[in-house]
Amino acid sequence: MQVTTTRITDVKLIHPRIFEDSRGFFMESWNARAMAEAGIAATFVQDNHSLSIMGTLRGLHYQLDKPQGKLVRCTAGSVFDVAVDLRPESSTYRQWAGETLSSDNKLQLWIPPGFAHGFLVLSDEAEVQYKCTEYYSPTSEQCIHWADPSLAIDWPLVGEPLLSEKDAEGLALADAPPIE
Ligand SMILES: Cc1cn([C@H]2C[C@H](O)[C@@H](COP(=O)(O)OP(=O)(O)O[C@H]3O[C@H](C)C(=O)[C@H](O)[C@H]3O)O2)c(=O)[nH]c1=O
Repeated sequence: MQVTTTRITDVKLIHPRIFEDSRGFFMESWNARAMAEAGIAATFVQDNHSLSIMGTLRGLHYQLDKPQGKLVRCTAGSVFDVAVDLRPESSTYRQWAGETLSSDNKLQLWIPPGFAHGFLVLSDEAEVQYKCTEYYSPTSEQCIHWADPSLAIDWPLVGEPLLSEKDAEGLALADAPPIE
């Protein structure tokens, strides 16, 4: 397993070791010891799994009172996965990092607590599975608008995305409470 940084130092791209043979492939999708050795010490309490059709954009979501760290991977299709730094002390506060995750590249994105998260589906369908360090806390959930001009995320988007009602009414970045 190799770990590289993204444009935001604490957001890591994980390159798992893939064992391919005539049957197909095998990979360890989570190994606490290997990740700790790579500097990612996380305890997960919840696994999430969503399926979305092409053009769906989920996000940019975060939880205020129980900030979640997330280990994200795409197990079918491909997505452009984005993390937004909401830690006021960070040198990359209110900046974003994005990576393409797919069932082909098998890359994983480690997004520590303190970030908003979202993704855009690039394939006909995409399944995204991610481990979370905190439980779902709907009462403290926040949503930042995906097209906020001060964020200016470079979504590889053609036309308009498919959004939930909640996501269509996301906050301006300037109004989004930071994660202290
Ligand atoms: C997130 C979540 C949702 N739900 C229920 C609540 C709703 O009835 C239904 C759909 O929820 P929502 O529309 O918020 O799902 P997403 O738009 O995929 O939200 C996620 O999108 C971005 C990408 C994230 O990183 C977050 O994990 C999460 O906010 O699942 C639960 O029961 N548990 C949960 O942890």
